[in-house]
Formats: sequence, C-alpha cells, structure tokens
Amino acid sequence: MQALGINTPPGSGRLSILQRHLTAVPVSGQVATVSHPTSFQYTLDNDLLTTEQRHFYEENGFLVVKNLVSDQDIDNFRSAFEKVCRKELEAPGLVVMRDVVIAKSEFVPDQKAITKIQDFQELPELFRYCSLPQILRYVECFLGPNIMAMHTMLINKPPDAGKKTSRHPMHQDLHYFPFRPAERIVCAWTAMERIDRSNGCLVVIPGTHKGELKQHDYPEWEGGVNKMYHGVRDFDPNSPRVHLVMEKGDTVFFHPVLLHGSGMNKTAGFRKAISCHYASSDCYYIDVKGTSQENIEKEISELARKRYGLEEGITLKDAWFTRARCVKGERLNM
Ligand SMILES: CC(C)CC(=O)SCCNC(=O)CCNC(=O)[C@H](O)C(C)(C)COP(=O)(O)OP(=O)(O)OC[C@H]1O[C@@H](n2cnc3c(N)ncnc32)[C@H](O)[C@@H]1OP(=O)(O)O
Ligand SMILES: Nc1ncnc2c1ncn2[C@@H]1O[C@H](COP(=O)(O)OP(=O)(O)OP(=O)(O)O)[C@@H](O)[C@H]1O
Ligand SMILES: O=C(O)CCC(=O)C(=O)O
Ligand SMILES: [Fe+2]
Ligand SMILES: [Mg+2]
Repeated sequence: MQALGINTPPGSGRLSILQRHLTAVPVSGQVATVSHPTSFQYTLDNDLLTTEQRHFYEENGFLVVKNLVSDQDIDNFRSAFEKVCRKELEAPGLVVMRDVVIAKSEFVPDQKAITKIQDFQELPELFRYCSLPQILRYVECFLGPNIMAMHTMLINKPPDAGKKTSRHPMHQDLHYFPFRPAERIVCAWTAMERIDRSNGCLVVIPGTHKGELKQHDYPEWEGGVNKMYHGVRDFDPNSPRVHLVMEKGDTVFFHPVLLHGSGMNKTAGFRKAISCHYASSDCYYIDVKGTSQENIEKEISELARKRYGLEEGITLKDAWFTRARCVKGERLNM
C-alpha cells in the first residue's frame, strides 16, 4: 500500500475494499482512491461499474479492465494488421505511418517497420474492435447510449532505433479534437500482448483530467520526433507518473484531458496496441481558431492539402466529421 501512495489510517475498515480494488488495477505509482466525490462528473449512472471503479475514474481519469478482449479477437486483429503491412488489405482513408528515423533514412533497414496505422473505419477486420459489445458496455458508462467511433489506431511501437523516437511525448488527446464536452469523450486502448516498461507501456499522470487543455508543441528532442507527436509544453519530468503494465486483452479507458504518453521500446519486438476514441453523438464541434489547438489544425490542413492536392486546406472539424462512424444508438451532431 505504501508504494501506491495511499494514506489509509491504521485499522481503517476501508483497507480491505481498497486492497481488493487495487489488485484489479495493475498500476504502480501514485493513484488517488480515497476521496469520494458526492456527485459524479466523468461517469454516468450505470449498472456495470462498481462504486470503486466509478470513483477511481472520477479521481484518476482512467480505468483498467483486465482481460476484456479475447485472445482470438486479438489474434485476428494482429493478422489483419500484418495483411495491411503486406498490402494484402487496403481501405479508403487508411493512414500507414513509419517511424521518423526510418522515414528519413536513406538506408531503410526494414520496409515493414510501421509505427502505426490510423483511420481503419473502412476496414471491417479491424473496425470490429470498435464495435465489440463488451467495450461498448463500458464506453456507455462514460458517454451514454449514442456512441460515435471518432478515431481508430493500431500502434506498432517499433524497437527503438537508438534515438528514442519510439517514445510518445506526454500529451492530452483533446489537443487533436475539435469537439466537446471533454467528459463525453473516452479512449479505449487494448494491449495486444504484455506491455510493460521494457517495450514502452502507457504512462499516465493520474488526476490531470481535472485540469485544463494545455498548449502543445513538438518537444525539443535531439533524436527527432514523429510527425504530429506534439507534447505538452514545459512538461515537468518530476510529475508523479504511473506506468500501466497490461497483459494481452487488458483494456484501459481514459479521459481525453488525462496527461499520458509512452516510453521507449527497448526490446526487439514490435509492441502492439489497438485503440478507439469514442465521443457521444450529443457532442458538438467547436472552431479552434484563436485557441491552443490552432497549430494542430494548421498541420492537418496542410497535410490534407498536399495529400489530396486541395487548393485550400480543411478545418479540423472537416477532418474529423468524415472519419466518424456511429457504433451504437443514433448519429446526432457528430
Ligand atoms: C489522439 C490521437 C489523434 C493522437 C495521435 O494520433 S498523435 C499523432 C497523430 N499523428 C498523425 O496523425 C500522423 C499521421 N501520419 C501521417 O499522416 C503520415 O504517416 C505522414 C507523416 C504524412 C507520412 O505519410 P506519407 O506521406 O505516406 O509518407 P512519406 O514516406 O511519403 O513521407 C512524406 C514526408 O513525411 C515525412 N515523414 C514520414 N513519416 C514521418 C514521421 N513519422 N515523422 C516525421 N516525418 C515523417 C517524410 O520524410 C517525408 O518528408 P519530405 O521528404 O516531404 O520532407
Ligand atoms: N521532455 C519530455 N516532454 C514530454 N514527454 C516526455 C519528456 N520526457 C519524457 N517524456 C515522456 O514521459 C513518459 C515517461 O517516460 P519514462 O522514461 O518514464 O518511460 P519509460 O521510458 O517507459 O520508462 P523507463 O524510465 O523505465 O525507461 C514517456 O511517455 C516519454 O515519452
Ligand atoms: O503509445 C501508445 O500506444 C499511445 C499513443 C497515444 O497516446 C496516442 O496516439 O494518442
Ligand atoms: Fe494519446
Ligand atoms: Mg525512460
């Protein structure tokens, strides 16, 4: 209990509840579990989350559910991903990204060294992840019954090429999203194999979901940074990080303002995770002009201009509206 930074008075009757709860949440570091808010802001009334789980998400901004996706499903996603790499599967809108070191190198060591694929909403073999009923049951606890899949990713963190470019800087996902409110957005992220500090697990700063969306820029990293991997400006490396060690099939749900990133992959394997960002279809789009999100809008707009030969760029809203898909209930504003 000491290691988890929990101050429970000796002899407290709550200790056993906390212990039971904490064994279900494989994290190390500082997590808050003791202050119980009287009203809920980040979760909705539901009959799935235990009281402890609900309080945990309210206080910390994330919740790990063990063994939520079956090995069989994950093996199928892995096989679909491998087919995408071999160009045996394709889909409109699919983005395939290589690590910056490999993309910028004249000596391409491995053509298959793909960092991630994004926007697989038109690829049924992978998009099935976003409609898994056991995931949507949890998503509904945060968003309500009308659910849009906004962003899809399969991250294949490569063995670090020696420049630490396999890291993902600390950031808040809301930086990329021109829709609100933040509490009706959630990410589901499933480990496709055991993920720990050796292959670059997710790192979170519990409780930061209660703060503001911060200014993001490219971190000044010597070895380079992947395109659009913005990090929160002036990140304090002494912040109380929690490393999420997860087994194959474990799934973390997290709030889009939660500060998180991932470490370097020091192993020889490609570390795989699949994720989807969901938003309630009651959310609404905002104009990010004049806000801290203007820089990412500009970058995405410029990319779309180049890629699709457009004369003018696109707005962040256009970029998101076209990939959004309704996975449960009704499509309303999104
Ligand atoms: C919540 C969620 C949204 C959070 C996030 O997802 S954060 C990260 C968001 N990132 C993205 O959306 C990145 C999306 N990636 C892409 O669009 C693509 O992979 C691209 C970076 C544009 C590259 O694709 P593509 O154009 O097919 O590749 P090319 O090999 O033709 O390269 C074109 C120019 O881009 C460069 N490039 C490619 N990969 C990277 C990289 N990883 N990092 C930095 N620069 C890169 C490449 O060197 C080339 O540059 P030039 O020769 O034009 O100068
Ligand atoms: N200056 C920085 N700005 C933004 N993010 C950073 C910065 N330095 C490190 N990070 C990020 O902080 C997170 C935690 O880094 P940390 O080094 O603890 O992870 P790790 O490499 O997995 O662990 P280990 O220390 O065991 O190697 C990672 O997401 C990393 O990308
Ligand atoms: O490294 C990972 O899998 C997490 C990446 C991430 O946080 C993101 O793409 O927004
Ligand atoms: Fe993220
Ligand atoms: Mg480190």
